[in-house]
Amino acid sequence: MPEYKIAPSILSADFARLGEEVETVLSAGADWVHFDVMDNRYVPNLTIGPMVCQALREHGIEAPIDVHLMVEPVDDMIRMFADAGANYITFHPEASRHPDRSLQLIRSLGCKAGLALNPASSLDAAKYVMDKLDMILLMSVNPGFGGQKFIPSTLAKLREARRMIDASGFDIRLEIDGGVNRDNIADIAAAGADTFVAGSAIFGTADYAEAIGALRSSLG
Ligand SMILES: O=C(CO)[C@H](O)[C@H](O)COP(=O)(O)O
Repeated sequence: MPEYKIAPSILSADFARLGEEVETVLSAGADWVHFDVMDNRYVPNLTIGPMVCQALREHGIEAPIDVHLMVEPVDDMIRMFADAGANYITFHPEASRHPDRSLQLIRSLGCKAGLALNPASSLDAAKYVMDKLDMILLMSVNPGFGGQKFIPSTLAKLREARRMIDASGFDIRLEIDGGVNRDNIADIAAAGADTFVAGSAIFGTADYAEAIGALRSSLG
């Protein structure tokens, strides 16, 4: 069985109490913190930046921080998030003029490198950089907002991505982001995902431990 990771998206957390929210969700059994960065340019929304990532570290958060950059351009933000304590840094290839170079930059700063692909984007963007990837993130909603519905065609894309990863022989995580919940996570895992971002399915409930437990038990 793959080593599954559950990464709650703090996009759906209460930003007025962010440190406490992150502590609570980690004590409730989360593996990673998924950190959504939006710039009102690449996506039509604006969220949080490297200072907030650093503040979480200074607050004592030690869990892996999985930064999803929905910004363009990406290289300055990559440097700032590496300094701020990110572990994974993932960006959208069309937001970088030189995605191969941006992936190398992430690793050169000691972080794990990820490529994020929108629902309508082809897996081809990952094909020639598999050796520089630690993660492929498939968006199963259009980026910009939490609480959207999972796009079903992502299941076929996950299966294709899983075949690509296995054929490559590289150690690459396959992350799914958008509309993941206790009812669809088993199908998503069967299609090949091993890393699950969930925002509203966790932070939208009163009991994070129950919500994470339900996701994990659906994984079998
Ligand atoms: O990247 C995102 C949106 O761009 C969020 O991570 C994603 O939508 C998770 O939220 P939810 O689980 O509520 O769909």
